[in-house]
Formats: sequence, structure tokens, C-alpha cells
Amino acid sequence: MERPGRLLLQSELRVRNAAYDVSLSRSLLIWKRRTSSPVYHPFRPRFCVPLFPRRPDPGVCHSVPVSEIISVREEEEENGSRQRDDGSWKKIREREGKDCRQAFTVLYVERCRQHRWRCAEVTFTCSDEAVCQHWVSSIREQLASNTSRPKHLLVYINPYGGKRQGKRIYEQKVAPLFTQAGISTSVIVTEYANHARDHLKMEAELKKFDGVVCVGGDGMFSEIIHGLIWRTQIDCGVDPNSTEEALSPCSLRIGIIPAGSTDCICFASVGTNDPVTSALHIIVGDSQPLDVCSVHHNNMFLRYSVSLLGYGFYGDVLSDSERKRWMGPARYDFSGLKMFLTHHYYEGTVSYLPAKGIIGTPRDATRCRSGCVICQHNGQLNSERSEKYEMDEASDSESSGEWRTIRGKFLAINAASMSCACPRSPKGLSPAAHLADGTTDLILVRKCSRFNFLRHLLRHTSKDDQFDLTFIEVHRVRRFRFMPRHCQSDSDLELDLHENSKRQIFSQICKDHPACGCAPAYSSWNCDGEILTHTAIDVRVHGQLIKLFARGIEELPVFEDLSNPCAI
Ligand SMILES: Nc1ncnc2c1ncn2[C@@H]1O[C@H](COP(=O)(O)OP(=O)(O)OP(=O)(O)O)[C@@H](O)[C@H]1O
Ligand SMILES: CCCCCCCCCCCCC/C=C/[C@@H](O)[C@H](CO)NC(=O)CCCCC
Ligand SMILES: [Ca+2]
Repeated sequence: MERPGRLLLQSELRVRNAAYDVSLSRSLLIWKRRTSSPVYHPFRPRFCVPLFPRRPDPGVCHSVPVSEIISVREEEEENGSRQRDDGSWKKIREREGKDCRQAFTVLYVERCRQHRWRCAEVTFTCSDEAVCQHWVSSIREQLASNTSRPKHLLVYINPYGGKRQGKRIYEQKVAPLFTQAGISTSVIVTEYANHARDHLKMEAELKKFDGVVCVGGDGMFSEIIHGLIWRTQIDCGVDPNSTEEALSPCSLRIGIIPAGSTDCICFASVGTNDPVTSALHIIVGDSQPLDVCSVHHNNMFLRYSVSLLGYGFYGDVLSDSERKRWMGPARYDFSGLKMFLTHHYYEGTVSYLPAKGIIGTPRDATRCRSGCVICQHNGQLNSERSEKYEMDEASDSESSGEWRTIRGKFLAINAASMSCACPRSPKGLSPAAHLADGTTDLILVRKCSRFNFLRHLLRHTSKDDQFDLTFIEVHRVRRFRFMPRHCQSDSDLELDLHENSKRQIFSQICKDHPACGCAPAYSSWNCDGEILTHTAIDVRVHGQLIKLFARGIEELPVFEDLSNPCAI
């Protein structure tokens, strides 16, 4: 909790007819109920430190960081009933000689359960109009001096994402908050898939805005990052298709108002998929950097990914579920069960470049949380690396011996660039992955029995470590490649010729008869919920390429009585 610092203003004001000492500094607004004179106790010093600090009575003392004040508005209060100030009412009441007091209302962020934020308000009244106006203008000055808050936003709404509630969620829950906070918006309701991406790429006048907001799910967010990253590279003269060039980071922040089926990016960066919470993070101007993976096939750019790149199980779940969009979010449960029972495995070679010099491993107990020091440390390391990028690229070559290679049969190959926490799996696919450390966690699930695979899957929903199984390995990497077995070199293929020809025949049969239990040769990649058209891919992590209007998941508050300004 911040300490108050130098006071800008201090007055005695009233809140619901009780007297409060109210003070404003650059960092805090504090209101503390005035109590009658303390009873003298001969054995207790006046300013003692309590042996057992107790939480201050919330009805008596409150403090709100100025950075979490949403807005302030003037009101008038007459005999207990409040009116918004439109001037005319005031004059009438003055003429009639009624008891008329000035009031102002402060709207601020209040934390609720499970990382949710709400907009709370408190109304202060005082008899002196000049004092009241001084308070309003001082708070407004403090808010205006905060340069990280957005003033103009470009909003894209997908009316068909998730349960098709995007438009309603924005209009009813988000737009009124933006208006209260004095944020102006240009709203585009998308008319077709990739509308938002193409508008950002080619048309949007980005200079007019302080950020881009998407209302929808992970697919909609993916459209936004594709448009914005592409546009940034073109504006900065970087070839967006290059496999080797360092990409330029995007300066505009992106806000996500969750209205999709999984909302994994929102969940993993805020801790909840609640539209009001996301709107408040946008209003207060939070900023959370995020890693982005670029995916190439034979030096041709395919897509970016920020959450899951999954081959095998998650690729198959997605391919199957796309045909069942009409089922809404339940399609993933249906296809998940079907693909679990189908139990296909895939052969191929994974090569990866382990992340060197970083802090943290995928098996850590520490989690990426607001102000994460691991992201700060590793982010710094990455920016130093990219300064001497060309040297590093030379050392990244296979001949340097840093690449490691694994051949095998896999049920799933997953790369999680963030935890991928979502309501289905609150700790995520890789619970210790970091939002902005410049790495991705490569999880290899080798062929195993259905029973063992189920054990692994169930551990996504329990406290047990999903990687603590003999058929799983996990590596924190900066880059990786995958080559399905049937794309391997001629010499590799010759070795497998006999088996291969048998499988070609069977895989044809198996398309029509999946119950025979024989696996097809290829799966497809699930790239943040989109299916990739190629299976052989080269993936590179670009640390902190984009920024979100978020602050990472906040730790649950630990009450520290002595650091609370109300307790001093
Ligand atoms: N107007 C539109 N008509 C049809 N499709 C659209 C439109 N606008 C966006 N889309 C596409 O809809 C797809 C799904 O959208 P979205 O991500 O919002 O929801 P979802 O798939 O239900 O959620 P999630 O991605 O979290 O699982 C996206 O790939 C996006 O490109
Ligand atoms: C038998 C009980 C098993 C329980 C297992 C639960 C495990 C759930 C893990 C969920 C991981 C989601 C990862 C997120 C991926 C997103 O980028 C993507 C786009 O929204 N979503 C999907 O592909 C949707 C994929 C949904 C898969 C279920
Ligand atoms: Ca990461």
C-alpha cells in the first residue's frame, strides 16, 4: 500500500451525515471518520503499535490510490436527497432558502473476489461551495496529469463471438464506464471474419488513438494483433515475413473485453474474464507487455501466437470443434471428449533452442503475477540480446550445438507462451509460464495409455503437477521447430519405408473408420484457436512485442496494518 506523500488538500467533509477528515495527495485519497476524543488509558501510549494489528474498520477509514480513481462529478445534496448539478436546481433552492449543500462524488476501483474489479462511489458533502469546487478541480487535475490513461480508443466488436453477447456486453457494461471516465471511442462492429485485422492493417488512422479494444474472444484478439503487428512493421520499415529480422514492438496498447468461448488471454493476464474488470483496467491505463511467437513454414510467415500452439490433441480438438460452432462454447467439451477417446498419436521430430541465462523453469512453484520480477529480468536480458541480434542468430545455428532434438510418437506437442489459464483450467496448460519473459514452454506428451493421458489432463484441473509423469517432458525455449515424420528427409523415410506404406493405406481407411484405432499421419496445429494449414513449422518468440491494458494477475491482498495510511 502506498504512503500518502505531501498533502495537496485536507478538509473536514461529510459522508452520509458523518464527519470525515479527507485528504488528497498525489498518490492517495483518504477519508477517515472523525471520532469523539479518545478515552485516556493510563497504560497505553497514544501512538502505540498494536501487538496484534487489526484490520481498520472499513466504515471508519478508507484510502484509494489516485491512479485508481475513475472520475469525479459534482452533485448537490438537499435535505439528504442528491441531485446532479445542472445549475438551475441550485438557483431555485437558493431562492427558496432551503438547506442546500454542495457535494461531489468520486468513482473508484474496488476489488472483489477472484480478481474482479468493480466501480464503487463515495459522495462527500460540504457547506462551502468554493471548498467543494476546489476538491473537484484538484482531483481532476491529478487525473489529467496521469499520462498513461487513454483518452481516445478504437473499439472492434465481434457480434458473433462466444455466446453472441459482444454488442450487448459492450453497450450495457463497458460504454457507460468509458463515458464516465471521459474516454471517447470509435466503435466498429465487425461484419465478417478478418474485418478488424484488415481495417487495422490498411485503413485505421492509428495516430488518433491511445489504444485498441477488442470485444470478443481469443480469435478476435488474434485478429487485432495480426493487424497491429503487421502495421507496426510496415510503419517501421521491417519485413513482417522475415524469419530472422527483429520485429518492432507495437506502441498502442490493446484492451480485451472478454466475450468469447475461452478468453484465455484475458483470464491469464487479468485473472478473470469479467468485462467490467477489463474496462476498468483500460480506464486506469494499465500496461502489461506480452510475448508473441511468430510461426513460419519454409521461411513463409503463417501466423502469430500468444497463448497455445498445440499439435495432436489440441489441434484435433479444434479441428473437430470448428464444425460444431453452432454448439457455442460447449463444442470444446464435446470435441475434447471425442478426441480423448480417439486417442491419436503422431510421429515427428521436435528441435528446440533452450532459453539460456534466464531465471525460472516450467516446474517452478512461483507464478507470473503483477509486477513479475522474472519477466522484468528476462525481458531486460532479451532486449540486450536483440541489440547484438546478428551475433546470436549465428550462434543459434544447428552447428553451434545448442539445438536439441527429440524424435518420437506424441499424443500432444504444446507450446504455451503464457499459462493459458482459463475457466476450464484455472491454473492453465503451463502454470509457471510467464506473460513477458521472452520464452515459451514446450510440453511434449509422449504416446501413453488412455488412462495415463487422462491422469495428465485431470491434473490441469487439480493442484497436482501435470508434468510430474514419466511420459511428459517440458522445456523453456526461445525457438523450436517441428517436422512431422512424413516430411522428413529421404534417408529417414527410407528407413521407415515398410512401416510407412502400411500406414498410408491404413490412414486412408481410418478416415472413414476412426473406430479402428489406427492413427492418421498428420494432426494440425491449433494456433491460439485457429487451425494452421501446415504441419512443419518454425516458431520464434519475440519478447514483449505487444502491450495489453492489464497489469498481470494481482496477488491476493495480504493485509499489512502498519503500511496502511489509515492505521498510522
Ligand atoms: N462479424 C463477424 N462475422 C463472422 N466471424 C467473425 C466476425 N468478426 C470476427 N469474426 C471471427 O470470429 C471468430 C471467433 O471469434 P471470437 O474469438 O470472438 O469468439 P470465440 O471463438 O467464441 O472465442 P474464443 O476464441 O475465446 O474461443 C474469430 O476468428 C474472428 O475472426
Ligand atoms: C477429461 C477432463 C479433462 C479436462 C482437461 C481440461 C484441460 C483444459 C485445458 C484448456 C487449455 C486451453 C488453452 C487455450 C487455448 C486457446 O488459445 C484457444 C483459443 O481460445 N482455445 C482453444 O483452442 C480451445 C481448446 C479447448 C480444449 C479443451
Ligand atoms: Ca512467455
